[in-house]
Amino acid sequence: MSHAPLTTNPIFGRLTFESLPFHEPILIVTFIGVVLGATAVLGAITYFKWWGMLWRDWFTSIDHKKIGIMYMVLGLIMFLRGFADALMMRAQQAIAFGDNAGYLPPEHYNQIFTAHGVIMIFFVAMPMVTGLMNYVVPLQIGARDVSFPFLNNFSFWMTASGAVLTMISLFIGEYARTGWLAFPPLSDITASPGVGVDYYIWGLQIAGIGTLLSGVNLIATILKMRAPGMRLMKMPVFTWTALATNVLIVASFPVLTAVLALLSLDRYVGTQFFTNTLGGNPMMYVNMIWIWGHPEVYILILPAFGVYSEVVSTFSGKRLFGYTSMVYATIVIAILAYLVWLHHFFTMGSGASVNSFFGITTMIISIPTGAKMFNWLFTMYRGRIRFEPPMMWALAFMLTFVIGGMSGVMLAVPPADFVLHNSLFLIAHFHNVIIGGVLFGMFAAINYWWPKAMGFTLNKTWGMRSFWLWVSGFYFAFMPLYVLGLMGVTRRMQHFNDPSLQIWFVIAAFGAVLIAGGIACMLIQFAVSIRDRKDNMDITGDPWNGRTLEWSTSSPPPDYNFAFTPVVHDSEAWWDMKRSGYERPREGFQDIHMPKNTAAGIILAGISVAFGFAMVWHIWWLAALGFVGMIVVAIGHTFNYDRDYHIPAREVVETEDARTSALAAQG
Ligand code: HEA
Ligand code: HEM
Ligand SMILES: [Cu+2]
Repeated sequence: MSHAPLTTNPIFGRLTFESLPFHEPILIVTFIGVVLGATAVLGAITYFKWWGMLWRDWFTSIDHKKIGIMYMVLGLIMFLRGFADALMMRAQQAIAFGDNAGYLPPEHYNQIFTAHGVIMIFFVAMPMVTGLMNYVVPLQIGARDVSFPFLNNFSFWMTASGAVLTMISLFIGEYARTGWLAFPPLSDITASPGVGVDYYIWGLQIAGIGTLLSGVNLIATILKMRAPGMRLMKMPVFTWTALATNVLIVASFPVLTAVLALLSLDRYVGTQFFTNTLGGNPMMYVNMIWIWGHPEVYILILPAFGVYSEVVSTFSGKRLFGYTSMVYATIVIAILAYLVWLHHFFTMGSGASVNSFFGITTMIISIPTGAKMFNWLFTMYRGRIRFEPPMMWALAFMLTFVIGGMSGVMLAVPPADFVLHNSLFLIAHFHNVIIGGVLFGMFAAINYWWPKAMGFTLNKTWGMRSFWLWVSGFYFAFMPLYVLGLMGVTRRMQHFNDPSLQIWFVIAAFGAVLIAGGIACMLIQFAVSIRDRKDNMDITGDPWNGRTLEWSTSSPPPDYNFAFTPVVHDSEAWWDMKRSGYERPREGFQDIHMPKNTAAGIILAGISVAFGFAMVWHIWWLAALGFVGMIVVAIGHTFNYDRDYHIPAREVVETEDARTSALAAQG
């Protein structure tokens, strides 16, 4: 891990024995841990003979439900990695005062915060949000799958490939030390000659293809596959937020792709897009990355808002207050997401009028967001509230997010931002909205839709333990950062001189330990619920007395989701059906036309990992081979005409009859 330019050879490019971290004890221990863990998992899969099942039923599956679950699993696994990074940072900052240099040298520490930020945003929050939309949207709109099922599988594997490439950087070479947005000139080839920034670029480019294609897919699905009668203004609110988010994805990810492509040209072929010396301009990078980066944070929060809307109305036993205003607030937030990006660099000298424009547009976002808050409150007002785990997460969100949103509004005031920019106040702001908004939303969603996906409910006791540890841990971990930020402490520090600050960092570290406890309880919650699944089966398919269509089918839903396409009359279609005495059809079933699994997606993604790795290390022959390989496989796949099959009516009858008798046995 030296700063000298790497030498290259024709076969291995820049890759040498030196690239392996033999001199880094922390990495060696981690490596041994990962190898042992992986051996245990792979051994267990082999022992139980699960490989065939995993390959046939999961990896090659084009079923949106399975793909959605795989995204969630990817997000949860990567969360453990991202959180391990967070613990390391919290430990370092709690001890590195005065003479104590801590245990992480600066070049290592810088990689950790960069990897933490990138992993949490791209490989935790994005997969979870995408996975959730994948799982829920087709069921909510009464569809059998997404518009392009194969593309969906391909998108997932591309996202996973990006994560794999990023994980490889932990053990072969290094990761970027630039911060999660890799601004030049720090990320250009002179300041960062190593492979770290290249891992960053190719990990994000590969994952970005997946995200973009999945955005196209979900937009097409929502626009074209809705059940008859479901006009746009009768769509469930979660589906609305999913639509807005995917429009944001399709409109912003190409900008990320472009800016990273330009950075690659600067690094690989010596163009000067982002250098001052040779006619380029680093501010172009800063503008472009935030034109993607700001909408990105609303890409994450909007579906979480959708989750809260579903959860609050279900657990209050009431129709969502202000459906129409909820929809318009979503649309307005999505539009405003494009008019505020400059608030991330008020301090870069655009002048007072430009700063005022962007400051004011930013503050205006509080209005639709506040409208949503009040709608949720009015939904709860005089409701019969059930304090189940999903609702608890929603309540914690409402309290926490208001604080994070308010600190955002403070940052939106340019003169205040001149003081607070790049301070720990900013770090506190965004963890406050991301954890209190996005993560709590995902946890509400997992507790809410788990019974639908798995066929049994989650254990409540462990869920509540996890909840209380997480929420209190969050406040301990991040409230001190507001204080430190107001005292002027900046972000990305590896060491401090002023001993009076230490106590706040110790409190923050304590908070992270509480969060670790919350995570542990959540994992135990999953394990205990799986162990006791026979006792908490969800036979009805509607364990919460739900309101939208996904609760009308069985848990888990059959491959075809709905034996008959439902007909919709209300934005709460299932509630409406229950109220008007709906009877499940028992006969008249027909063959159902379904898409067929294919391995093309995982093969393409596997090759893309090799391609990305080769580009990082300048192994040109492998890069060329990988590139040609991807094109050959993609074209080859177009000759695969064996893409669909029919579930015979007889099988549908069997499945539906089984459900009828299960329901009868229960009721
Ligand atoms: C999910 C993620 C998320 C969300 C939802 C938000 C939401 C908001 N953000 Fe935040 N933000 C980030 C993630 C997010 N942000 C990240 C990751 C960064 C930094 C990245 C980096 O530099 O590394 C950042 C940085 C950031 C900055 C740049 C600061 C700087 O670099 O110096 C600013 C400045 O304006 C800002 C403002 C806001 C505002 C005004 C909102 C608003 O949307 C909040 C609106 C909500 C409310 C206000 C609360 C509810 C409303 C009411 C109860 C109604 C009444 C309220 C009023 C009338 C005020 N954010
Ligand atoms: C779960 C508990 C978490 C803890 C304890 C934690 C802790 C931290 C710490 C200590 C930093 C470095 C702050 C500094 O610059 O001094 C950081 C940065 C960051 N975190 Fe987290 N974090 C957590 C969760 C998350 C989540 C869920 C996300 C996003 C989904 C996230 C996104 C980021 C980003 C983008 C950065 C900035 C990285 C950079 O400076 O380049 N974090 N976090
Ligand atoms: Cu922003």
